[in-house]
Amino acid sequence: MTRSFSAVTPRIKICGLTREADVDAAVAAGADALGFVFYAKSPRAVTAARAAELVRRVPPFVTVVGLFVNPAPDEVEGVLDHVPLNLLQFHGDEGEADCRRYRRPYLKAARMKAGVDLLKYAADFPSARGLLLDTFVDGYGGSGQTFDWSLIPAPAERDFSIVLSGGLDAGNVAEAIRAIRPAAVDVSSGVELHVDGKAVKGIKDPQRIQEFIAAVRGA
Ligand SMILES: O=C(O)c1ccccc1NCC(=O)[C@H](O)[C@H](O)COP(=O)(O)O
Repeated sequence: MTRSFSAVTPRIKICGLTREADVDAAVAAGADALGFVFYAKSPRAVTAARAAELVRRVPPFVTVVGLFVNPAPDEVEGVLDHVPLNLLQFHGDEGEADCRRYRRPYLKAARMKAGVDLLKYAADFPSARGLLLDTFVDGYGGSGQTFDWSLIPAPAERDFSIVLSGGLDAGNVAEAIRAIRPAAVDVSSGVELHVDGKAVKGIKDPQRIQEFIAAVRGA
């Protein structure tokens, strides 16, 4: 596990991209990482072929993250055959062996709710580049809901890097950064087009992306 790193200005991952315009908007706004969902039950899911088209627009030094939920090994291998992923993200019930078998850097998602022992969870994934802390929901993720940040150990108590996720947006991310001091933050719903107050999953809003990144940098 990567030693704990609490950034003054955390890195920024924009997740759930499905369109060229949104990839371009996230890159132009200064995102450090782009997430592509390879989980068929998600409205944000893309195929390997589609992801390969989108990833061709990503310049060097922007991390391309592939997200999986309890995948079969041939599913991940099939994506890796076509898409130049820099980092894998496992968001289901995978064990460490399931994650490290591809010999790629990976993040393990910890789905947060009362009673989750993060220090123990991190110890179960010593090969992970970090833990992505997300809200525990039935559909595994992408909920647009926050979780109780007090469940997260203080920086001095952590021996692992945190990507904070779950319901972040331009309105709460600065507070989250000050409270948690994560190495990175991750967002999907909070930078999507909203209609009648609800996120349109998979359709990003360039202005919300810019506002989110500005809020991170101003934290
Ligand atoms: O985004 C999804 O649709 C999704 C579906 C199933 C598992 C994980 C999923 N997303 C994982 C992510 O990394 C999201 O960015 C994260 O859950 C935060 O989403 P949000 O609360 O909408 O910002």
